[in-house]
Amino acid sequence: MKMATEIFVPQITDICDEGNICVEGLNVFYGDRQALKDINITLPAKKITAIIGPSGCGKTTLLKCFNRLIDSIDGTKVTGKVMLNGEDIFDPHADVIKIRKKMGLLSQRPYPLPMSIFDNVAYGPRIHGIRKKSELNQIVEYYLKEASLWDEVKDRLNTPASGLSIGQQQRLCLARGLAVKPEIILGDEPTSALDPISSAHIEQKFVEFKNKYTIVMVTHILRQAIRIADYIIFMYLGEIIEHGPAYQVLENPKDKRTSDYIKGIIS
Ligand SMILES: Nc1ncnc2c1ncn2[C@@H]1O[C@H](COP(=O)(O)OP(=O)(O)OP(=O)(O)O)[C@@H](O)[C@H]1O
Repeated sequence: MKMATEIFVPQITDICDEGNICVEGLNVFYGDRQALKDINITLPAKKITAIIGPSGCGKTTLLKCFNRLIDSIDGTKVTGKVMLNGEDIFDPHADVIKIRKKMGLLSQRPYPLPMSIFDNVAYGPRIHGIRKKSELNQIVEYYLKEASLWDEVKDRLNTPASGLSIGQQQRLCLARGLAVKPEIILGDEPTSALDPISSAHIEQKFVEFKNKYTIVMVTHILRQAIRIADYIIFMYLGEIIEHGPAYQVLENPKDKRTSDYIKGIIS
């Protein structure tokens, strides 16, 4: 189907020119407990960066800083900067809604909204003022196709999203996230609850998307990192121990803690 208006199709020019996420001296505390310690790193635009490391090392905390979901946890304190396109997203004057609009999030478990498949995808565009049914129809079709879900749901768009399988729900959440035209896709172990075929769908989508979006993904699945990541960050006890091109970190780690983790000694 040909799109009547180009505006809803993510064009390269829609996406930020620089797009790198630059983390400078970032510290996060949950109460007295420090979860991130002086994180300094640049995550490259339009690449897949995988964050790996043992349980509790701070991967999800780092991800939650990027969309400022960290703000919603009581008792947290954040110091340092996360720069995106010249703006510090932790600046007290930063527009949190605008920041979150730039970030699509895929969680471990899909959380479709309690509404129809159609309305899930139309939700964001409606909030941004799109009301015309014909326009919404095009948007919903476009993004369901982007998420490789259209063929499976086109005949039941008005049925509840809860009726989809978990793997389909995750792709629906992907379509919903894409429909607000993010610059960055954050994945917090986005395939951990999925069967192998559904996982492969998401991985394949991430690889296809990386020319359009900056993708940052927490994963415990080293094989997944090997398959799809361009860059890898290895964290341990709240610090970044090592980062770099995936092949370098995985095949030739410089730090013993990284190699022990890769060999399965630290888990
Ligand atoms: N809401 C919270 N309140 C207090 N401490 C927290 C909270 N969330 C996380 N932490 C602590 O912060 C540290 C980092 O947690 P985080 O969830 O970022 O680790 P992770 O590497 O993502 O772990 P996992 O791989 O198990 O998901 C851990 O010690 C954790 O117990």
